[in-house]
Amino acid sequence: MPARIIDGKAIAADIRDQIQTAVSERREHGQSTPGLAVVLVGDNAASSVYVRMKRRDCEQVGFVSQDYDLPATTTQAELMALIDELNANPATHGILVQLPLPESIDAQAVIERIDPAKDVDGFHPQNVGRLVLRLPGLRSCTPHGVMTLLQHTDVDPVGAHAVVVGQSNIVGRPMALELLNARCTVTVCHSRTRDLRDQVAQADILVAAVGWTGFIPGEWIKPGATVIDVGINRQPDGRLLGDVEPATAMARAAWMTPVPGGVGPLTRATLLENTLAATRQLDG
Ligand SMILES: Nc1nc(=O)c2c([nH]1)NC[C@@H]1CN(c3ccc(C(=O)N[C@@H](CCC(=O)O)C(=O)O)cc3)C=[N+]21
Ligand SMILES: [Mg+2]
Repeated sequence: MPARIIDGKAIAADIRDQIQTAVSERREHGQSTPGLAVVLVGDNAASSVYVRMKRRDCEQVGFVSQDYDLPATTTQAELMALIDELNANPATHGILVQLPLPESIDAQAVIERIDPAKDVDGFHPQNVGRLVLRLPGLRSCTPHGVMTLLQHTDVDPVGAHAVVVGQSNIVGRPMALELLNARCTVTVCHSRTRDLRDQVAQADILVAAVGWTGFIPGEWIKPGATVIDVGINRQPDGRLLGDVEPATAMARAAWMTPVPGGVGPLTRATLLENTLAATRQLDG
């Protein structure tokens, strides 16, 4: 039997419906409308597409989308000044600075300038530290969204062997912590891992976040595993492919996310959840 598809698109649509309802209820009760500032610097083509999708998501659920499109020549000081202004603006509940930033800008300094209470990406060291310590805080959207996807399967994470391939600050590291917090036994693999195949073969839950088309052959996957493919690799012909070879993996896995339509839609839906949560923390 081929794997059951974890339908990220449908799950994300349900989340947006729930958020839309919560926003209308806030309005009926005279409470504030969530405001998300989406800051784009420069003209990276992929970034423009993603930012447009995020702004459309905001409008759909009734958030105020505060759009900042800055030229590639924006200085560090100018961007820092904008962050200060957004930190101080009571109508702004979430701040997202789209990455990557131009080379001339110190992205880490920008991330650390954002008020952790408005850091809906969950990238600020304070929020990452809170995740490490299992304290409530804003949790990075892609790993948090993956945990939501797992909740839509019949897989019990407790005691399961989870293998994360990739160790980035944005996905691999927080993903490993999310899985640990859910009481998985976690292995993190990366480009220097020896015998990657043997590690992957141990995975009850495999999360692939390498950014390399078809990096993980389907034959490596343990029969009955849950496969979460975070890869979104744009092909020259415009198609999107994941980090896992889909056809062979589908034949072995019990559950699998498609690309597109798996993790990506949850990343965006979780951004909306985080913005609503930030609004409640800030305004009640
Ligand atoms: N500060 C910051 N926060 C981010 O969360 C962030 C970022 N910068 N920079 C870029 C990456 C990438 N990212 C995606 C989100 C949704 C989809 C998504 O919705 N993908 C759809 C397909 C979209 C398409 O067709 O291109 C899917 O997988 O089905 C993809 C990628 C967020 N990122
Ligand atoms: Mg995806």
